This record gives sequence, structure tokens and C-alpha cells, in this order.
Amino acid sequence: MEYKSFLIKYGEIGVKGKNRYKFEDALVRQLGLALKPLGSAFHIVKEHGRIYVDMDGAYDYEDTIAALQRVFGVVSICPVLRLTERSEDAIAAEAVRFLREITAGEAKSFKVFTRRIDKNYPGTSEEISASLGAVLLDACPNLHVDVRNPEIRLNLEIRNEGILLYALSIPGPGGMPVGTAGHAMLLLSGGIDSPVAGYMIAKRGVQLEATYFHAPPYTSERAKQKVVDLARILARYAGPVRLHIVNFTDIQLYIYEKCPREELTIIMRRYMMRIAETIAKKNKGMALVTGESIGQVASQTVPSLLSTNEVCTLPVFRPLIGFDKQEIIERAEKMGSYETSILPFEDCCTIFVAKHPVTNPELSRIKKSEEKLAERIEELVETALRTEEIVLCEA
Ligand SMILES: Nc1ncnc2c1ncn2[C@@H]1O[C@H](COP(=O)(O)OP(=O)(O)OP(=O)(O)O)[C@@H](O)[C@H]1O
Repeated sequence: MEYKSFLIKYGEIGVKGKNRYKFEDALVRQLGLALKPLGSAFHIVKEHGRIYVDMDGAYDYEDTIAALQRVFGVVSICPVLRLTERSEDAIAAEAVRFLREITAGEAKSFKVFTRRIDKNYPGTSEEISASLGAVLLDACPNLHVDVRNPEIRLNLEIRNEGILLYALSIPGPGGMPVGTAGHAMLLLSGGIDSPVAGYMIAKRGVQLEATYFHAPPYTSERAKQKVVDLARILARYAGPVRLHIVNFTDIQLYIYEKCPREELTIIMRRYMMRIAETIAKKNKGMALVTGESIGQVASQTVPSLLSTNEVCTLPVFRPLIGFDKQEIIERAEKMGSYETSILPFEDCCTIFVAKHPVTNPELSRIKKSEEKLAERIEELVETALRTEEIVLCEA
């Protein structure tokens, strides 16, 4: 069946009262971004509280569905026939053709569901369903009616602007369209967790930018490329992600030189948060996002999180906070980032990591240690900020 139109159903966003149009416009924009790499056959149409993707040329069905399934806010995707002829005979003829094609002669049960939105259309929904059902039974000997549990639910929508026929409803990801819930800065490392954290926050409608700290020559170009690749995978869902790449080497070496080994990770993490927050604030960011989950490593115990949190004034979102590693891995596999995340490239923190990092850091001690950095740290942070590289990562 060569469909020329998809009906995009959205749930959560439909209930937003007066703001509804903003959500619909954001959804239209995100659909456009998702379909852009697939060619120019697509037209996204917002019509009477409905969103359609219409096609006026060749397109790949599977790729199109896969792209639409990555757009947050989409609850389901229904490949539809849009009819302009409104007479009962014309609708019946199209419905017969449609069911013959989708069943390909196989024995199937069906039921017609009619929604009569155009109240001037003659007959009740039940009457229309019954008479169309009778025509279909007559014309297609392979079909029988099952009102309780039909294999095919043939939907007929009679609307003022046209008639819709559809039988398939393909699930979308749900959530809210990106761009409807503010901006946040994701701390994106090359690991498994932070891309998943970004996915989850983007799913709530938040527009993301990302910051990655690298430490050349201790970390390689390939490690950096891996993070760019992860940001591109994230961009399939979140839309284009501006990735800020910050050179952390001198800061890290300085901390290494001045501070106790067991406190290195915490102090480095505190500087990452400070820098990411500064970049966020310069770029409309209203929150930070990390991939931390309680107890996963020494720097993610509750006292450690207290300590890293303390340097931020923006809220820090940690959507994975209560997840086990296995749950995070499953999500990474589902979003398609896992294979890239496990590529074995060095991370800037693992190189300088102590054998026995503190798991219960005392904030006052950490602050005391940081005083030893007073002489040069401001200048080093300023240089790191000034020399950031920005890469626009698109799907
Ligand atoms: N080099 C880095 N650049 C940017 N953010 C980082 C970096 N290293 C760590 N982070 C941030 O700090 C969080 C905790 O990092 P950590 O290395 O302790 O944990 P992790 O479980 O290995 O996380 P991930 O799998 O995301 O790397 C990460 O999820 C990420 O948000």
C-alpha cells in the first residue's frame, strides 16, 4: 500500500489549553527536522487541530516511520487515505480497495469504527459503520466481523475538511515536543549514562546543548570524535545539539598538582559543573543535566553529589538517579547509543583518577583544598572558557 499521508496523533500536548498552538508548532518543527534528511517529498500540514505528514513523491516507508517514531510528542502514527469524495458510494469503494490491499486475500476479522465529526453528514456513526461493514463483507469474502477483538480496526473519520480511512496505528515515543519546556545544558561524556540522561530530559520537551571536557594529549581525537558521534545520536531525538568542547587539561593538571589525590575526582567534577553552568547561562540554559545515579561510583554517593551540587546555582537534573546500570544499558541500547558508548577510548577523568577516591567527602575539607588553587584557577577557567570549540551536531 503506497500511503500518501500520515496522521500524527499527539496526546499530552493536546490538553494544554490556550498554549496548544505553541505545542503544535513545536511538534511541526520537530517533525520537519526529523524528516529533513529523508528528502523533499514531505509536507507537514496543521489542519483543524490535526497534524498530517503528506507525501508528494517517492519516499521510503520504513525510514519515514522510524524517523517519525523518534519525534517526542508523537503518540501514534496512522498511515491514512485522505478522501475528498464524500458520497457513501465513493467512501465504500475506497474502503473496499483499501481492505483488499492490506489483507492481500488473507482471512481476517474486522470492525468499522466511525467518527462523525461533521455533524451535517447524514446518519449516525453506528449507522454509517453498519452499512459500510455490510458492503465490505459483500465485497471481500476473506473478511468476517468481530466486534469484540477485531484484527483490523478500520477507522472512518468524517470531517468537514475531508474523509479519513485508516487501519494502522504505530506507536510513537510520547513525551513533549522539544522546544516547549526551556533550555538545559547536558554534561556529555563518552560514557553510557549521559546520552541516556539527555534523551530523557529532551523527551520532556527540553531543548539541549551539551558540554564535553577533554584533556588532550591525555585524551585522544578519537575520544572527542566519540562524543561528537554520541551527540549526533542524541540529535536524532533532540534535534540539532550544539556541543561545547572545553579543554580541561591545564585545570586538571593544576588540581592534580595542588590537591589531595583522593579528592581529585570531586574537585574536578566541581570545576566541570562550574564551567558548564557558566556556558549554560551564556546560552539561555536554565538547568544542568548529568548522567549520575546514586552509588554508581565514588563521585556519585549522596555526600559526593551534595558536594558537586554545591557549586551550582542552576537546578541540576539527574534523570537516572535511581536507575541500576542494567536499566540504563537497556535504555542506551534502545536509543541506539550503547554501541558507540562502549568503544574503548579514554575519558579525561579516568586518567587522573585516584586509587581510593573519597566516597564521603566533607564539604569543608573540599573547599579548603580548593583554596590551594587560588593563585591560578580563575585564569585557567577563563582560558578554558575562551578557547571552547563549538560543534553543531545534527542527526
Ligand atoms: N569528560 C566529561 N565531560 C562532560 N561531562 C562529564 C565528563 N565526565 C563526566 N561527566 C558528567 O558527569 C557525570 C558522571 O560522570 P562519571 O564519570 O562519574 O560517571 P559515569 O557513570 O561514567 O557517567 P557516563 O556514563 O555518562 O560517563 C556524567 O554522566 C556526565 O554527565
